[in-house]
Amino acid sequence: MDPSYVIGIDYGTDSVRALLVDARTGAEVAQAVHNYARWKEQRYCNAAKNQFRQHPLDHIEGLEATVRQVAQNVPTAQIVGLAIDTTGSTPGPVDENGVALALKPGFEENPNAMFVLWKDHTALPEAAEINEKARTWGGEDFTQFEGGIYSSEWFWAKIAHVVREDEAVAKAAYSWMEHCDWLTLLLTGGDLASFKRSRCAAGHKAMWHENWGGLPSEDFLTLVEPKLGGLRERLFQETYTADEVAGHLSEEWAQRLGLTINTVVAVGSFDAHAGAVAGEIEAYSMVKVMGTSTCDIVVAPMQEVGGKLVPGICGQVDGSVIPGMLGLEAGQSAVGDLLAWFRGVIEWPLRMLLPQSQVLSAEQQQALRTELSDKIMAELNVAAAAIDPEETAVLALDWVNGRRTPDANQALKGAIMNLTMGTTAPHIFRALVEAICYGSKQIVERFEQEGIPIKQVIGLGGVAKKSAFMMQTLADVLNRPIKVAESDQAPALGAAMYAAVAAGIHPDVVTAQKAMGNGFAESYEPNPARVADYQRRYEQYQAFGQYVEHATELRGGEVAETELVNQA
Ligand SMILES: Nc1ncnc2c1ncn2[C@@H]1O[C@H](COP(=O)(O)OP(=O)(O)O)[C@@H](O)[C@H]1O
Ligand SMILES: O=C(CO)[C@H](O)[C@H](O)COP(=O)(O)O
Repeated sequence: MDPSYVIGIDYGTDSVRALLVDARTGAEVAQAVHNYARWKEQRYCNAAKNQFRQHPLDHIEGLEATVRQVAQNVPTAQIVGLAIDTTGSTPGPVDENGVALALKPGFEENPNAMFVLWKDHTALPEAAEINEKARTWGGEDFTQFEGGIYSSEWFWAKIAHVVREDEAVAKAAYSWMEHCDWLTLLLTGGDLASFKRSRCAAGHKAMWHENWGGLPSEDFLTLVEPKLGGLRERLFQETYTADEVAGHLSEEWAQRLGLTINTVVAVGSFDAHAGAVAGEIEAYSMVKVMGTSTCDIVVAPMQEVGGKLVPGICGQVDGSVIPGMLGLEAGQSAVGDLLAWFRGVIEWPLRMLLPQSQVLSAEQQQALRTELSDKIMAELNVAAAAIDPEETAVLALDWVNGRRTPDANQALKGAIMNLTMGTTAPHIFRALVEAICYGSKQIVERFEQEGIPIKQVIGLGGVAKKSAFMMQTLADVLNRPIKVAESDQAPALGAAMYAAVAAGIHPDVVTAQKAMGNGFAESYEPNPARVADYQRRYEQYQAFGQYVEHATELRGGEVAETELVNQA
C-alpha cells in the first residue's frame, strides 16, 4: 500500500509552522517555519494599550511559504489530509463570503479589521460588563461552562469592543470568525453559512453550549451591547470536533499550495488542544503547553464529571480535545512572554545606547547585539539555576499580562518584592521562573479542589524544551514528576493527528494518538530536599498575590503609569 501523509499547520503567536507527517506512524518527514513579517515589526500593535492585532496577509504568506516547502518532499497525491490549529481566542471580522475585512479596500491598514490576537486586552471593560450582566440579568448565566468568569481575551468581549470603537468595521462586518475557522474556510472555499465551525473555539471562548441551543441568546448579547444585535443569526448554531471533515482543498488553494483537490481539510482547533493530543493526553493527565503563554489542558470522561462545574478556568467543553471526552482548559497569560519581557528590560542599553557607540562600527554593534541577545536567556537559566533558593528572598508575581486562571483577572499586573542591594538579574529571573511555577500550582490545586484529580503532568512547547531549569523547578514546586513530549512541534503534530482521522487513516483520535505519538524525551523528578522550602515560598506568593490584587481593586484596576515603560 502506498504511504499516506498529512500536514499539521500550527499558527503560533510569532510564526506559523507546517509539519509533514507519515499518517500511519507519525514519523515527522519535513517541517518549515515562517515568521510573520508585519507582526515582527509590531505594525498594528500598541503594547501600552495591550493592543495586539495580526494582519491576515501575514497568515496567508506563511501558509503558502511553509506548506509549499514541506509538500515537495513526497508525491502530492499521497498527501491525504491537512488541519489547522491557531491561537485563540483570536477573532476577526469577515464579509458575507468569509473574506477578512483587512483584505478589502479601505480596511487594509485598520487594526480593527484584523485578527484580535489572544493576548490583546483592549476589551477589559466589555469583559467586565459581560460578567456583571451574566450574574444579574435574571436569565441563564452563559459563563457557567467557561469557569464563571468571562475574559477580555475572548470572542464576545473583543467583538463588543471593536464594534463600539469602530463604526465602519461594525457596519462592514457581516460576521466574525475565529482564526482557525477563517483559515479552514479560506482553504476549502465553501459557503460561510454552512461552514463547520470549531467546537473547541466556540465552546471555550464564545459561550457556545448545547444546553441553550448554541450561542448565548440575542436578548443577552444586545443587553451587553446593542450593536451586537443580529450578529448571532449570522454566526452559527452547530459546531464540529476537529476530527471531522470541513471540506477539501479548493482548486485555487490546491494550486497555491502545490497540492491536489483530493486533500481533506479537517475542522480547525486551538494550538494548545492540538498540542495536548500530540502530548498523548489521556483521562486526568494535565498537558502544559508552555510557549509565550501556557495552556493547561485536561480531559476527563463526560459521565464521570457529570454536572460538575470547575470555577475559574477557561472552560469545559464536550469534545474540545478528544471527541467523546470533556476537555478542560486553564492557563497563564504570560510564561515565555514573562521571561522575554525581562530580557527586554535588561537589553535596554543594547537597544538604546549601543547604536550611539563611538567605539564600534554599525556592523560590530549589530553583531554584538545579536550575540548577546541570543545568549541572554540561556545564560540567565544557568545562572539562576546555580542560586540556592534558600538564599534568595526575591518573590515575584507572574501577572505582567494579567491572570488568566484561576479566576481570570486580566487587569492585574506583575510585581516583584524583597529586592536588596545584593539582588542581581539572575535572582530576579529565578523569582520569575518560580512565580510561573507557583501560578501553575494554583491551577493544579483548583482542579483537584473541584473534584478533577490530576494523575500526571506532561510538558511541551518551546519553554518545556528549552528550559530544564523551569521544568525542574516546576517538578519541585508541584512535587510531581513531569514528562516532556519528544516532538518539537507538538501542536502541529496534534493537528496532523486530527487530519489523519478526518482523512480516514485512523478511526478515531485515540487510535491516531497511539499510532502517531512520538513519546517522551525526558522526565523531571521532584527533588525531596526542595519541596518543603518551595511550599513555604508558595504560601508567600499567595499572600503577595492577595495583597496586590486587593491594592489593584482599591485603585479600580488602573495602574496606567507603568505602561510608559513599554515605549522604550
Ligand atoms: N532558554 C529559554 N528559557 C525559557 N524560555 C525560553 C527560552 N528560550 C525561549 N524561551 C521562550 O519561549 C517562548 C517561545 O516558545 P514557543 O513554544 O516557540 O512559542 P509559541 O507560544 O509562539 O508557540 C518565548 O516566549 C521565549 O521567551
Ligand atoms: O489560549 C490559547 C488557547 O486557548 C492561546 O492559543 C494560547 O494561549 C496562545 O498560545 P501560545 O502560547 O502558543 O502563543
